[in-house]
Amino acid sequence: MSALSEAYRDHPLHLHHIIPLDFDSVRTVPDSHVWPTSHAFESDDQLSIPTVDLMDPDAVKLVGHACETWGVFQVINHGIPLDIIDEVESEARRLFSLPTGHKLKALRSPGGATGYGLARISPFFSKKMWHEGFTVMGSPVDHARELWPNDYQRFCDVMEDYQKKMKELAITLMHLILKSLDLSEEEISKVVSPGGASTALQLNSYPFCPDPSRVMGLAPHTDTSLLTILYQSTINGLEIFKDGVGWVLVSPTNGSLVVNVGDLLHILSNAQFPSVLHRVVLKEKQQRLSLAYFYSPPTDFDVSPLALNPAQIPLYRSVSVREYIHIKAKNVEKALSLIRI
Ligand SMILES: C=C1C[C@]23C[C@H]1CC[C@H]2[C@@]12CCC[C@@](C)(C(=O)O1)[C@H]2[C@@H]3C(=O)O
Ligand SMILES: O=C(O)CCC(=O)C(=O)O
Ligand SMILES: [Fe+2]
Repeated sequence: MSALSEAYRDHPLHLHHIIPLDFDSVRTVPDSHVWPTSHAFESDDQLSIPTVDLMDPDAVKLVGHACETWGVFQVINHGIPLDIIDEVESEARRLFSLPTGHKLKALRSPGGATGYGLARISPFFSKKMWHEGFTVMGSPVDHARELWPNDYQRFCDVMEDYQKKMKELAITLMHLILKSLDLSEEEISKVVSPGGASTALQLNSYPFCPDPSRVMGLAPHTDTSLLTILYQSTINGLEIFKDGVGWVLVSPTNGSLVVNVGDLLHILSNAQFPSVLHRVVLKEKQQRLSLAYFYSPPTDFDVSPLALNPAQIPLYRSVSVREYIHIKAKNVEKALSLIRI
């Protein structure tokens, strides 16, 4: 078991917060899944988040500016081969197309962090989300065997290869981001060391929905990570919240990846790079898929504001990754304010 799954084990979820609806059999949206605030599901579809070309000689500046002003940007020329992304997507599709009863064989256990189930934030909302997920930390072999006893190797190879590639990209991005904060190579290497990181891959499915405007795909949240690298296939749905503007749609563009600032980078940058609030709404009846890769320091790493000049005061106390996960497991919305000095 990875150290990250252990950190989540101390906060078991109840079964009804793990088991998704039997989406195959629903013809109408049950009351448990109707969100009352559908009038608020409006978004600005004209504005767009910045795009950063990783080959641009000015990438450090561009990435820093995007983190500061938006907390989220798209990357192009990221070096991840598109056929690998396609393979992961197709394996994710193979998994989510299994009948519900079959997917439940790989159900996340109440104290577990990996496998099939609802999003971890589910218990914090009175309505259920129109979502099913599959969480991978390292090798998915145990759950893959439960799903396909004689045919699990391909799934495992594809997921492990993708995580390896995502880790390299996450490290590259972290170097650019921390350089933009004027941290020295020595300081950067303490936060980003190739040997030590906590990572997770989340396959998300927003199944076919007979009445998309009344449901919520993924409720508003910030990610716990330093940064998250997201691939959204071809269907709209991801929205980010921008102060002074409101919800802004992030349309998928061919081959690009979405990078967003998580809470741990918010702390490390002393709120110079705020973690971005985001949600998924269903814009179409059709099933939507996404792949989210979360990158964080090792669970025993102490995160505290870095790169402060003498005039700045730290806004957050030092907190280990493990402790922050525990704080967030109890207070999903207030976690950052609870560690504010
Ligand atoms: C490494 C992570 C990051 C997790 C928990 C764990 C595995 C699954 C991730 C998500 C994925 C869906 C949104 C979120 C909010 C959730 O409910 O589960 C994420 C959460 C976090 O960023 O806190
Ligand atoms: O499906 C998406 O576009 C976003 C998923 C997400 O926010 C997450 O997995 O944390
Ligand atoms: Fe997220």
